[in-house]
Amino acid sequence: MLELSHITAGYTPRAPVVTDLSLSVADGEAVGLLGPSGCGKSTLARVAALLHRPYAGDVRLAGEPVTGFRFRAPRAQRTRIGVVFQQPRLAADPRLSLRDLIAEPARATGRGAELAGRAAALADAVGLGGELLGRRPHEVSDGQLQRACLARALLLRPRLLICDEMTAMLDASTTAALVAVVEDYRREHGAALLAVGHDRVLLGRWCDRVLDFPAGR
Ligand SMILES: Nc1ncnc2c1ncn2[C@@H]1O[C@H](COP(=O)(O)OP(=O)(O)OP(=O)(O)O)[C@@H](O)[C@H]1O
Repeated sequence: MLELSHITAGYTPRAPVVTDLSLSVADGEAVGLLGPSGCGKSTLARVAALLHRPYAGDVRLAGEPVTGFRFRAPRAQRTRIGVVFQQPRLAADPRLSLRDLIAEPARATGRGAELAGRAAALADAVGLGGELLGRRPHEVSDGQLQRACLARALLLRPRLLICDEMTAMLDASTTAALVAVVEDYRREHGAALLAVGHDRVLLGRWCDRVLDFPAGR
């Protein structure tokens, strides 16, 4: 589903934070990527999500080479990937209600009406309902906002879900609830998962295999 080959990436070409790293996730497989803070996990996750252009290396999705990143990423490839970040407040438009936030990818692709029922079902699946859905990000907790971000990531039924420290800011019960939603989604749709984090126990429970981010590479 995802093949990263010899990726070198970062924020200045003279000192990349990821060097010559290769990793693959098979269709339907769950892979954990473990490493200490600052080692480059998020940078690699952003490359895999087509949000950050690497300096070198190739990315393939379902066997197809990725030809562009960020706004140049082909829509057909971008919509195959759902992403949830560590900090929901940086990933959520503060002007949108949670209801509109969840439906955002559908409206962006002109499928708002068609997917309204699916958006409502996902809101329910992540435990959001009633009056909460009318609130905006600053009126809800981090956990409630992250629930909405997960529902949004699943709306277009991605074949690959990338969770970058999705539960790092959350308490144990919200963590368990969101992990269960991802597991149910994967069971139902056979989607692959790349989960980035620093909690070996959680990743071990969640993933088919866990890779240690190679130090210095
Ligand atoms: N936008 C940026 N501009 C410059 N440097 C950055 C930027 N984002 C991250 N970095 C640096 O790149 C390195 C890797 O950061 P990254 O966020 O990928 O690490 P991480 O392993 O995900 O860390 P954490 O677990 O703390 O989220 C760090 O040294 C960080 O300071």
